[in-house]
Amino acid sequence: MLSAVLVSLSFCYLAGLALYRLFFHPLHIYPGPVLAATTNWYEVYYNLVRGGEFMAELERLHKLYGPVVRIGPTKLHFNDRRAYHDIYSNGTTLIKDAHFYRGFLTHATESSLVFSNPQQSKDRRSLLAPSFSRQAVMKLEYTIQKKVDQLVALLERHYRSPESGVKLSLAYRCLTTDVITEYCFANSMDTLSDPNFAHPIALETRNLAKRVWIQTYFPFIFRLVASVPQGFILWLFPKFTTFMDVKKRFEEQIDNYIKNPEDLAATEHDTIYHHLLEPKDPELRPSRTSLVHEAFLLVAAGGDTVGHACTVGTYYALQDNSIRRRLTEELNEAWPNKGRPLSFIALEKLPYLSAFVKEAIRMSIGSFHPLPRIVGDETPEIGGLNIPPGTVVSMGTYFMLMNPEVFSDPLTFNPDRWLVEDTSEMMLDFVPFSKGLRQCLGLNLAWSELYLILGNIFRKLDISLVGERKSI
Ligand code: HEM
Repeated sequence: MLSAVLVSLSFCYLAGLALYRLFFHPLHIYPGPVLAATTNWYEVYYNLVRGGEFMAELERLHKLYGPVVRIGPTKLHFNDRRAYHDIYSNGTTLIKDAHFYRGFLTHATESSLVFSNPQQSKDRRSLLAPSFSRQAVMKLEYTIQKKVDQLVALLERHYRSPESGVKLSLAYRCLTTDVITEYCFANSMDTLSDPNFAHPIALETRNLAKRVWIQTYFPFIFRLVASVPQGFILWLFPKFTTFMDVKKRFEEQIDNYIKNPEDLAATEHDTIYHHLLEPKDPELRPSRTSLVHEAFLLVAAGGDTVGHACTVGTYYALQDNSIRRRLTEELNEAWPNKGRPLSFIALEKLPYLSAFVKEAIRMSIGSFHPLPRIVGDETPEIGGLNIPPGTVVSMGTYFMLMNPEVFSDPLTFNPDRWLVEDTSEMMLDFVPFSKGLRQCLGLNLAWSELYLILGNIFRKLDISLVGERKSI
């Protein structure tokens, strides 16, 4: 009897909630699917069950409903360049949606990318920024070059024939993981040394998409896992070994610097810990947990993104002979002696390589999922609309970088689009690194890596697509 009453009450509550959301909620005036207006499970379904297809669904919804679509009971998604600039230029009255970010990066909740409090973010950025300025990147350029040389040598030595083809997408991820760990911690993971570039970290980052939605929508599972004894977890899920090993590695290094700060003076070059552990204002010094989380975040943010952009650029250059020919001709002419390195500054001056790198970044869409922000009491208009406080708003970078009004024939990889006289309109909407106060902190490092990696690969190696699927 009691259970029947409870079931009826729950049903009445859910029906009432659905009716409220559909007809009385402040967002009821915005178009969108009925299901999305009544439940957040709409997005979960497309990402989790349909394997990350929410972005394709968003594209379909915008075609159907126009530039603003209600994609959840309290969520709006835009496909309007004005709205993008309004949302992401503003870092203080529109803050990051903590619920999404804390799930998306469960193992790095106390890191720069996840902080939603603007002051907390500003404080952390003030400590990290000196490590990622253009000047700092150029000072440590040799660390990137060293790793690129290692990859080029490995490819030359072991993968010269079609029979010994290699998955470059893995090789690039090993390279970028080694670069970021050397650059940030002066302690490279040396994943490049793994035979066939099959280091678990490279494999894991490529497979991350499968796991990331589970942790985003059900973060409690990972918190539960973290509270269970480690041995039991590893027995149950042996794949967690990589994560545990990396965590141990970060913890050991951080503990050592906390206990023996004088060891910082002995590192081969500046690391993030030189700035994080000795801030001018001691109040800003991160906790041990936050240091570990920041290390995880930097490796995740800096490894896969650059590795993916290199993969995309290489693939298109190998697919289209004219792109490849123009790239190599320019490189051969500007860089006659390939035995000596060519600096990032010199590579940056090459017009075709620059156009090619920009196009690789555009086509690789670094952050695929829309980055959600919460409207505050003082948020100005978004795309000309007054949006109620508390609404979660977003616009996927994809819609900016694939906007046919700005990038004609957007699905075609076309470096020539960047070689016209006036690129100012495209540059305004070229936002792979987002914009405003929460723009990518590592963009100088990313640019430098992309020029050095792609420049060296196409100057020094004669590679081609092999295998039936001609993939890399
Ligand atoms: C092609 C390469 C890259 C792309 C496309 C990219 C893209 C982005 C984007 C779109 C954001 C904003 C995320 C958000 O608003 O939630 C971001 C943030 C960030 N990125 Fe990158 N990124 C790249 C490389 C790197 C590298 C190499 C690093 C290395 C340090 C890095 C570190 C960060 C950090 C720390 C943030 C958080 C900034 C903040 O919230 O204050 N990224 N990145």
